[in-house]
Amino acid sequence: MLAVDRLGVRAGELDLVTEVSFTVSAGERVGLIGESGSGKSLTATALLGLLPEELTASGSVRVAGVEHELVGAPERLLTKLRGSRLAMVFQEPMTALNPAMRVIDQVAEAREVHHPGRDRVLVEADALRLLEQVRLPEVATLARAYPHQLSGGQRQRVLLAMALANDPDVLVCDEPTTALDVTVQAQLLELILAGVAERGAALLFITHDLAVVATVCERVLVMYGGRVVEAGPVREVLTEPRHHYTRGLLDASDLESTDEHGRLHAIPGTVPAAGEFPSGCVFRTRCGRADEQCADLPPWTGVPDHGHACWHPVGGDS
Ligand SMILES: Nc1ncnc2c1ncn2[C@@H]1O[C@H](COP(=O)(O)OP(=O)(O)OP(=O)(O)O)[C@@H](O)[C@H]1O
Repeated sequence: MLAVDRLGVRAGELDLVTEVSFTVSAGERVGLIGESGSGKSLTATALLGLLPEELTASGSVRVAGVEHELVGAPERLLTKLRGSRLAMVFQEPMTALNPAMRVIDQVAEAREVHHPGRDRVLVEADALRLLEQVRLPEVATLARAYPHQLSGGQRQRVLLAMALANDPDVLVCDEPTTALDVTVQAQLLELILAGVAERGAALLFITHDLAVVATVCERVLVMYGGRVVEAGPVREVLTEPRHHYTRGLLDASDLESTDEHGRLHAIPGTVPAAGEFPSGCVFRTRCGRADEQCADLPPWTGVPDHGHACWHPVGGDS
């Protein structure tokens, strides 16, 4: 679905991203991790042709079904593909949303750009349906609100609705949950997973949070100094890291930790193999829910000994 080959980003003579190559198939979820400044965001923005003017991209970015090479493509073509074939959710929704426009109008506009001539009443109905899909609470009221009247998590739901408005083939998320608290973060991750699963879209998920990667992704790429230094299935990379930088990332992470109830969550090596997952569930590395809330959850099969809070349903049929 997405094929990136020897992607480079330069500022004059300075290489910021060097020879980054990877593919993401339809329906696949790939994580991109690395320390601050390692080149994750530049890689993402280069994919969508959104680099600032002073930077230049080289190499190749192809999307299945699109005849043209995206690196160096004319802005006219990129504008057509952005939103329809490739879409992005950014970390800071306030900079991505228009503060002076009602939420529903922004979602409607995202839809209308790729459906010119569609009746405005239908476009608004589409926008409302999309906001319902991302479970914006009190949707009839909040759809008519301005971004500043929404919470951070609600704004991210709106951005997700806009990104999914035209059923993109590739969704790129750049730290979409970093600014959110753990419970809100978990809800948004579930919505992102459901959104890409319904559309069979490829997901590239950028984060510095290994727990999020373990929750969301099947494969992971590790960036360091503008290069991909390690890549492989999440289970393999998080349990048997080969690169010293990845080992350092793991040591510095909270993957081996106890939660506020003293229960052990998320020990690398105890992540079950794909076939051992309860149907419709993914491995949650941090629970973030209080005991009482966990007690309300159905008793999932495969619950580990130390508690029932490690398994939570994400989409699926559980
Ligand atoms: N417009 C620019 N001109 C020059 N250098 C830049 C520009 N934009 C980014 N850089 C540099 O490129 C490197 C990679 O930046 P990038 O934003 O991709 O990192 P990142 O891995 O996404 O970091 P973070 O996790 O903090 O967002 C950094 O050293 C950054 O300072």
